[in-house]
Amino acid sequence: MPDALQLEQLLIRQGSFTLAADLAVQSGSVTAIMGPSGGGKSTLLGAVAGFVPLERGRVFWYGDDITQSPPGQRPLSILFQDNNLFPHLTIAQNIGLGRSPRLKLGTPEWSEIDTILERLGLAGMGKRKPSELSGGQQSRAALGRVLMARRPLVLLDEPFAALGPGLKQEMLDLAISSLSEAGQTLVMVTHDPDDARRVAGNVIVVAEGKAHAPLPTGQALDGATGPLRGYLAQP
Ligand SMILES: Nc1ncnc2c1ncn2[C@@H]1O[C@H](COP(=O)(O)OP(=O)(O)OP(=O)(O)O)[C@@H](O)[C@H]1O
Repeated sequence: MPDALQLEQLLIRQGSFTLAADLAVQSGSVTAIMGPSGGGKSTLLGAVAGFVPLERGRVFWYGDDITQSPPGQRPLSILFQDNNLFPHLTIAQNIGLGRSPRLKLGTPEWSEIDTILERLGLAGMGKRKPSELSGGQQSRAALGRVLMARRPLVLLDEPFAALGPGLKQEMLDLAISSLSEAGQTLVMVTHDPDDARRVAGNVIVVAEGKAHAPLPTGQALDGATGPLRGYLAQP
């Protein structure tokens, strides 16, 4: 498979913290980012998204240099943990924002939103406000917006970590299956080796100032020799 995302000799500096990355992510793959707390996983996603400035290096998307593109013009969506819903808008409108920031949507788009609501188990809830949904349902709505956006690259920064373990797993599986169905390339931060084993083909290890090139998940997590050994051994 061709490379979708390429990070060429990136250097990120935030105060005394630095992170280097020189790696590529394959088209249509699911890649986990793992490593110790404070290692720079969120910072790396922020650099790809354009929120975190680069000291040097370039970001390519299918060979196009997007290093200077503002965040809104990059071909990606991000799902954060604090989910991203506007409290004064309905769930349907929140999902619609994925397609049009000013909610300029025609009948086909509103019926697309209905289809997404149905698919995410939120049928009939489109007119509710976020506060009228449970935490798990709000996560589904935030995922709905990403589905509606149809961007080819999706960055997941532990969006479901605050949900209980069962729901977290269910939501991650739903997110991965619904997003990868459309051929999207997914990059997700996780602390959970089981999540990585279940859904990710590769792991980018971020530790000690470096984001390493993706390794096959089994190899990265292998207890005896893998690069995450020290980190995974921690309680
Ligand atoms: N705006 C900032 N200015 C200075 N330093 C920052 C800034 N944002 C983050 N950092 C530092 O950058 C480093 C990486 O933080 P980051 O949040 O990317 O790590 P992480 O691997 O995602 O951690 P966690 O697993 O705890 O979420 C940390 O040392 C943090 O203190």
